[in-house]
Amino acid sequence: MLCLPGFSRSACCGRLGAAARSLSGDRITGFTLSPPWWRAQQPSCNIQTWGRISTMSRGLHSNRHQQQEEEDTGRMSDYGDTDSLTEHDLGSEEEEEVLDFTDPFSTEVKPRILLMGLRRSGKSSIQKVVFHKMSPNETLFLESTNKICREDVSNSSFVNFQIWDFPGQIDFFDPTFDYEMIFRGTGALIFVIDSQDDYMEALSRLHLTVTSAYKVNPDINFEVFIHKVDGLSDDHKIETQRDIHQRANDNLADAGLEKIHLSIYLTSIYDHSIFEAFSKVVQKLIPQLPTLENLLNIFISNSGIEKAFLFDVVSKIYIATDSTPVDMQTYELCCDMIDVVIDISCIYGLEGAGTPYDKESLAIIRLNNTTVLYLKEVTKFLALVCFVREESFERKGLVDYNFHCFRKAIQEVFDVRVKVLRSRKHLNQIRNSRLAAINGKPRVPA
Ligand SMILES: Nc1nc2c(ncn2[C@@H]2O[C@H](COP(=O)(O)OP(=O)(O)OP(=O)(O)O)[C@@H](O)[C@H]2O)c(=O)[nH]1
Repeated sequence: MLCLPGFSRSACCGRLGAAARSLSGDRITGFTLSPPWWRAQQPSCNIQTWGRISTMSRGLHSNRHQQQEEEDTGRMSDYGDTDSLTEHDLGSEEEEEVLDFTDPFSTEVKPRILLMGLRRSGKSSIQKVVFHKMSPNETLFLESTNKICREDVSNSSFVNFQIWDFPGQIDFFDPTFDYEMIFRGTGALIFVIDSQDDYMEALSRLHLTVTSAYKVNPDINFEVFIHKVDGLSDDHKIETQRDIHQRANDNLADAGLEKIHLSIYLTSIYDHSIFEAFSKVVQKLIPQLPTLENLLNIFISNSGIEKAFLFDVVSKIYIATDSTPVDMQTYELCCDMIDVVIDISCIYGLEGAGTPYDKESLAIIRLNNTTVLYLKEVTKFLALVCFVREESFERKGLVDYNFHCFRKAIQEVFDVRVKVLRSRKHLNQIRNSRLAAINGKPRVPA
């Protein structure tokens, strides 16, 4: 076991130990971080500091947002990730201010995810917990949303969308609510149902929402979160899921809309289920997903790796994984590893204006069941987290070399996306200037 300087073994293991135990009773036997993180200071770290750590971790999130803002305005230097360059060059932020909902080009730049459902079903809590690192208990004090709240999530070129949180009492028949305009540019509609409440009203609202949206935009992905399942027993969870699925599909079949597909997830903000569900929703909006999965498959099969995830570090959404099945405990362990890495980096690694996650970021955790967890930076906001058998990890040189190739390939995927967006923007400009000429307006110089 390698302990960090001034870092007691028990403190180091406490949280990871809990994480590791969730993986069929495994314990951590070793934990290594790359030197830049822990060479810096010598703070003594005892149990009391953990409270501070999580605050810092949340601080990191806001740092990231600030950093992203800075990037968007082109003030920050860039490391090997075309994000900042891309978004800035493409002027997506400026474009966004004048987003035209009827414009097919603008929606492709930033897909929209709508959060809908009855009052108090948990919509704002989901958004706050996943994207603002709010602790689940703090959501108890959230006030009811009374207007549509829009938020941009731009953590990387792949995780790049808008979330719209709707107030529960929204009325589709209100003439001031232009739902056509809203649904037209939507990639995914998440409908949240409170599983601890009577869900009959929620089901009829789901039906109304889905049918209205489908009429406007048949390409929307309909995602149903059966939420707050932390309050249900395992049997009750399955039964509720079956019942809701059946009733929702029956309602659609009665309306002759059986072709609409509803994806159902059991979620709670008190565990990782909400992150996993959101990961799946976001993945469907990433056009490069098959390429990323393919790259991961090639990477693991050539490196003796059991499982690999490509994570967005800020939100802990995994944007792709290889084709072997995902189990919840593996995913949880990866999330916990990211937390620990960022927390420790915040304490030991920050020098001056440094960020807790950079191109040097690397961590290795050895479990006592001969599994090694390996985390490595891919781009400024993406990390690869792998599960490797100890014997395969003995050939670390090979893993590292293959990782290098994998990272290069990811960069190429980014570059293609940049080119596509650039040409799309160019086409858009030509189209707008033609329209302006037809309407007799003077041309705006490009
Ligand atoms: N037990 C449990 N409670 C939750 C969960 N998610 C949210 N809540 C609670 O549900 C309550 C309502 O959450 P909100 O996020 O404000 O609900 P909302 O859908 O945004 O409500 P409106 O803004 O009125 O539409 C809060 O007290 C949350 O703490 C969950 O997964 N489990």
